[in-house]
Parts: sequence; C-alpha cells; structure tokens
Amino acid sequence: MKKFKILAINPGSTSTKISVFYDEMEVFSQNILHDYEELKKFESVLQQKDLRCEAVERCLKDNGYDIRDFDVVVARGGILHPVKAGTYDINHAMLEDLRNAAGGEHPSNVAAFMAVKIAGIADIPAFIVDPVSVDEMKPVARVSGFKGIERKSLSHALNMRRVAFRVAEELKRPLEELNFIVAHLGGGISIAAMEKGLLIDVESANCMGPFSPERCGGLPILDLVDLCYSGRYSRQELKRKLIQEGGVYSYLGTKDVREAIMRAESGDEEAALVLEAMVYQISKVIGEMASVLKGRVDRIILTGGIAYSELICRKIEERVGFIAKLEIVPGEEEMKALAEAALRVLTGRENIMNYTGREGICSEVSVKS
Ligand SMILES: Nc1ncnc2c1ncn2[C@@H]1O[C@H](COP(=O)(O)OP(=O)(O)O)[C@@H](O)[C@H]1O
Ligand SMILES: CCCC(=O)OP(=O)(O)O
Repeated sequence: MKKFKILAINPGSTSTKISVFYDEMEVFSQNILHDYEELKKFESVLQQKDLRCEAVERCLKDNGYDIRDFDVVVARGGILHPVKAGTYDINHAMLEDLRNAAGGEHPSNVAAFMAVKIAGIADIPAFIVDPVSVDEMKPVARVSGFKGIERKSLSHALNMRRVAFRVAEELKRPLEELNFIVAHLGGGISIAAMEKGLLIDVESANCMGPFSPERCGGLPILDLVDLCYSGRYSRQELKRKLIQEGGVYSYLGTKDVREAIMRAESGDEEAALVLEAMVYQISKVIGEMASVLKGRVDRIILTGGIAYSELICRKIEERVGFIAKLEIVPGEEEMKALAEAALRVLTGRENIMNYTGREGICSEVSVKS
C-alpha cells in the first residue's frame, strides 16, 4: 500500500522545526536554529520567508531528502480571520490576509508562504492545520464590555486539539461526549474551555489571560493607556515589550522557567513570587473556564513545556484539583498533529477546508487525493 511522504513545517520566533513523516511515522526531525541577528534585520516575519526556506531546503538536502519525492507540505497556520478548526488548502485569500497581518504578527504567519514555496518546487499540495485563530467561541464569550472591542480566540489550537483527542482515547470515550479545560503552558500560554470537542472560550497571554514566560497577559487597562501615551515607546516597540518581553521575562530577565525555579529554590524571593503569581493566574483562568462549562469538567489537561515541571503542575493542582482530575501531557505534539491532519485529508477521511477570509464562512470542499 502507498505510504504518503509528508513534510511538516513549524516556524517559531527564532527557529523553524521540520519533520518528515511516512504516513504517521516520523522518520526525521530537526529544529533549524536561525541567527537572531539575521532575523532582526527583517521588518516583518513574512520577509524572513526566503531565509527560512533556504535553510529548510538545505537541511532536507543535507539529510538525503528530495522535495520532489514528497506528497504534501503541511504547516502551522497563523493569525487569520477567525476560522473553524480543520485543515485548510492554502489559497490566495489566506495569503493576502497573512500578508496584511490581518489578525496581527506571529511567527506562524510565514508558515503558509513557506509551505507554498517549497510545495511549488514539486508541484504538490500545501495545507495549514488548526491555525492560531481557530475560533469556536459562543457569541456571549465575544462581548468584552466595551463596544467596538471584541474578545478574540487566539490559542495553541493545534496542540490543544491533539492532546484532547489523545486524552479522550485514553478515557475510551468520544471527544464529543467530554468537557475539558486545556491549558497550554509554553513561552506563550493559552487556556480553553473545550465543550464536546469545541474550543468555546479561550484566554491567552496575548490578550486578557494569565501572564506567561514572555507575554504580559491582561493588564490594568488605565495604566496601560497611560503607558501608551507616555511617549516612552512607539506602537511597535510597546507591542514587542508586552508580547516578547513581558511576563516572567519582564521581572526576572529570563524566559526560562527552569532557571526561574532554580533561582527561587536558591532563595531568590522575587523569582519565587513571580512563579507563584504565574501559577495563581493560570489557576484563576482554569477556574473561570470551569464556570464556562458550568462545572461539568471531565478533565483539566496541562500541556506545553512548563508542564514538564512537577513542581508547577503540583502547585496548579493544589488550586484547581477540586474542579476535576488533572492529566499532564508535557511538551507539544504539533508536528505529529500536522502530519496526521494532512494524512486524514490525503486518505479521504476528512475534507479539506476552504478559507474565505473576513466574512468567516469557511466551507468544506471535496477531498483531495
Ligand atoms: N522541565 C521543565 N520545567 C519547567 N519549565 C520548563 C521545563 N522544560 C521547559 N520548560 C519551560 O517551557 C517554556 C517553553 O515552552 P515550550 O512549549 O517548549 O515552548 P514554546 O512555547 O516556545 O513552543 C520555557 O519557559 C521553558 O523554560
Ligand atoms: C496564543 C496564540 C498562540 C501562540 O502565541 O503561539 P506561540 O506560543 O507558539 O507563539
């Protein structure tokens, strides 16, 4: 039987992860580190496309792979207009929205461009899966409290959905019967109420959620307004400060939670307080999500790099363990999630979605073979 050869691409702020799969089996993976000084020369993440593509092509060649032997290129999806979860064909409307950074800047915005460029060499399809802007929120969750500003769904949907499927499998129950609170705890943090497989409400450190190793989360709004008009920062500088140099980094000068834990354990009181505050805020949002699900929570799932820390997981459990049992799924499985999604489409088990942009009507189209 034919095995599909899949190239998965996942750009981060300073690296591009690639993996090669034969069907579900990962046979090669590499985290290609880019020179930060080189990346900084570009004004936007999209301008990094050629540099990153060349590095990917070089890496494939050096490891004996020819892109012409692949069946598909699949990439993490960026901040598009709100979309349903699923696998999307990369089309003109999508590239236009990413080009205009319609939903904001994010390293994953360059992924679709890279996928199209690399897939173009072999004339094979290029997909994205469960982009950062997956939006399954109910209308009530969108109302912010100030007309003209809406709450947004920005999350680690790709990893969250995969770990939720895995936990449902372990519980031997269909995801459509289960309610989960999923907390992705990485450099960025997002926490979602997942009702019967849908991410019906989301908080993230990019918006109003808990602070994370590098992002500020929700801030006292009037103080933030004063900071915006203080003349200390340009609009771009302030956004970078809040999203890339906020959170733990803004207090301790490190984004590495392992280092913060070591400092706390060797008597650094500020490190101890900041870590405690991060746990406190994460737990508070998990509590909020329990109320979104009206208390009917089958499991609280902790995932992402920070979930490797038994200490942090235990501290969160002390605060939220009364809501539901915790499942710890440390790290992330984004590359596997990408490959499996592409395979479901290639084998006809799932329809590919068609991105239509602002109007938010993303229809399913015929299965590609
Ligand atoms: N064993 C660990 N204990 C505590 N924190 C960890 C551990 N391993 C990784 N982390 C933290 O996880 C964060 C990165 O999360 P990760 O999901 O790997 O990254 P990203 O969000 O960049 O994809 C960093 O703050 C890192 O210090
Ligand atoms: C909260 C949106 C998803 C996100 O920011 O992803 P990263 O943490 O990978 O930047």
